[in-house]
Amino acid sequence: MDNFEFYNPTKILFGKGMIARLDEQIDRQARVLVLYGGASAEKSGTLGEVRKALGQRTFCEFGGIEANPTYETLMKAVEVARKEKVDFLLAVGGGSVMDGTKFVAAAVPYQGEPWEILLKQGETVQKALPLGTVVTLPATGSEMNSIAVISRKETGDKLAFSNPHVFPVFSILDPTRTFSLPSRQVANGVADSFVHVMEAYMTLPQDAMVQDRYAEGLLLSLHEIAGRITSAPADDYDLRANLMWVATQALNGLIGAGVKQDWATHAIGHELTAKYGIDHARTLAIVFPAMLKERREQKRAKLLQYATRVLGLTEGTEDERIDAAIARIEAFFEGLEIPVRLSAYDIDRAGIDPIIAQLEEHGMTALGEDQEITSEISRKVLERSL
Ligand SMILES: NC(=O)c1ccc[n+]([C@@H]2O[C@H](COP(=O)([O-])OP(=O)(O)OC[C@H]3O[C@@H](n4cnc5c(N)ncnc54)[C@H](O)[C@@H]3O)[C@@H](O)[C@H]2O)c1
Repeated sequence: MDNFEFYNPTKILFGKGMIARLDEQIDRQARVLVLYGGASAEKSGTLGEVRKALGQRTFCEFGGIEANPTYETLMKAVEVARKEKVDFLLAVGGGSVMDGTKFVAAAVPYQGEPWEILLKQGETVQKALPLGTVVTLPATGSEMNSIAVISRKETGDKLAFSNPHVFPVFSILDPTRTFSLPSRQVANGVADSFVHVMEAYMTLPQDAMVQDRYAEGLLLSLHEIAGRITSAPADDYDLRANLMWVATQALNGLIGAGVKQDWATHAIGHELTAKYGIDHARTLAIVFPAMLKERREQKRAKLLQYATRVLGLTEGTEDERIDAAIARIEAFFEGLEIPVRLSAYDIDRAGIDPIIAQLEEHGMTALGEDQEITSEISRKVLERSL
């Protein structure tokens, strides 16, 4: 196991009715900016519940943060936060609103042009406004990590940054607030969480027993959830609660501590979203199985471990078990009605070139657990997913 430092200061308030506890989490004197996305937060009643819980506090609102939040929109929120002299940010939404809020938190006190935060991957952030979240979509784990992914319309970039100053102070996870999600977003959440676990796990054996068993527990849970969620009623509280808690644990830093990780699927997926507008989770379903096919020798031992411990595959030769494991992963996505091929989005071989060009422009040419995934290998991965 590698040396590691683990730090996660986010307090979690989990369960039905927990939004009412907002009042105790934010200083009574704080000037709060509530950030949200589209109409869903209003329609579902979540915003109303938040406003009520904020009580007599001074707060203002900024709505309209889009899916794949853009720098252009978020800079307007930065202006509002500066003008209103707010000292606390409250995100109400999914990963896009939470990520956007993290960017605003870092950008408000930033000396210089805030896009630099993304270009330097968060290294130049010295401070940030404190923030909390009320989660409406279980998927990204943004509620309990220090990562944000921001797009820029003008340039077609989609870049990530990370900095400990943007960990949420608290996150409220009320599974009933996910009942209004369209089934497509629920499926996306399952797929995104699955790949988050996989990118920490599906590398090479490192004798990290706790990380491996913990990841396998999350994967087993996700397989079970995926098998039930498409036919379950939207208000199946326990199922939604399980999904919500898995999604948070999938990317809160624990399973990735002390082990080599492989975020190549995310790096390529971000470029697919930036170029073709495909939902984040759906890009992962295209890239991840193809990545396993291309890197099966490097990932051989872990593929076999997953096949045995998670899927219970014990029959056949090693290669047959690996083939079966990859086929089961494709079936996992397809069972969620998420395609695993670029052709489902009418993207052919010619559509791969701009993705490779973007990866090169963003310096994403040494990806994977051993930094061996060059842009040539990324091209082969995408060709396998045609
Ligand atoms: N910070 C991280 O660690 C991290 C990890 C993975 C992905 N991301 C990023 O997060 C973004 C995706 O976030 P996401 O998958 O949570 O989706 P999202 O936040 O983009 O939301 C998707 C859609 O669902 C709607 N929605 C949200 N909650 C709803 C509800 N309860 N009822 C009805 N509609 C609702 C939103 O309005 C939006 O239209 C991408 O930009 C991705 O790159 C961040």
